Amino acid sequence: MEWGTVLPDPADAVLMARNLACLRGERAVFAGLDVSLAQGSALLLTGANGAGKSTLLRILAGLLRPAEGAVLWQGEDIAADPAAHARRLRYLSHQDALKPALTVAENLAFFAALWGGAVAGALDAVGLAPLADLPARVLSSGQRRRLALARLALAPAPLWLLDEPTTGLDAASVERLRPLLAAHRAAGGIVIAATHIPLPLADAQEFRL
Ligand SMILES: Nc1ncnc2c1ncn2[C@@H]1O[C@H](COP(=O)(O)OP(=O)(O)OP(=O)(O)O)[C@@H](O)[C@H]1O
Repeated sequence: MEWGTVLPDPADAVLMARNLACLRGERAVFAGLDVSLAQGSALLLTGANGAGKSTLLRILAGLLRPAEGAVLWQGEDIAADPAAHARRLRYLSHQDALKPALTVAENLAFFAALWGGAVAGALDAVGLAPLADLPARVLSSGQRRRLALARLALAPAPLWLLDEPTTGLDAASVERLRPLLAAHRAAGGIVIAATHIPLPLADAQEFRL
C-alpha cells in the first residue's frame, strides 16, 4: 500500500525521507512515504490515534530504524552519523522527561549545559520564570509541558521534532509558542509537529497519515 508523498521535492530540500516504511510486528504502519522539507518550513502530522505520527517522528529523529528507506539531511543518510543528527535536533516526545526533585531552573540548566543558552530567558519565553525555584514535582501537567518546551528557547538547532507539543497547555501558553516557532523558522529552522489541534504556525503544510 502506498502512503504517498508529503511534499513536492524542493530543489533546496534540507531534510528528505525517501520511500520510508515502518513495520510494527507484522503490520505496516506506513510504507512508500516521502518527505521533503526546505529551510524555514513547517509540517504538521495529523491523523487518527495509531496512524503513525509518533513513529514517523522517531524515525526522523534517528531513534527508530525504518524497515525500508532512509532519512537524509543535506543529502547524507542520518544513520551514517547518528551523533551529528542528535546535535542538530530537538526532539520533544510525549514524555516531559523532568527530574522531579530538581527545581524548574535546575531541570533546564541540565540542557543548557549540553546545548548552551540562558535558563532565565528560556523560562521567561514559556512564562515559567516565577516558578524557577519550585521543585519540578509540584508542577501541573501544563506547567511540566511548558518546562519541556522551554528547551526549544535555549539554543538554536535546525530541526525541531515535536510530538503533541501543546497537550495540556492553556490558550495563553499555546500563543506563547507563536514567536518561538516563528523565530526558529525565520532563522531557517524546520519544525515537524504531530498534533491533533491547530498550532500557532503560519503557512504550515499538513500531512495526514
Ligand atoms: N513498540 C511498539 N511495538 C509494537 N507496535 C507499536 C509500538 N509502538 C507503536 N506501535 C504501533 O504502531 C502504530 C502507530 O503508533 P504511533 O504511536 O506512531 O501512532 P500516533 O499516530 O502517534 O497515535 P496517537 O495519535 O495516539 O499519538 C500503532 O498501531 C501502535 O500500536
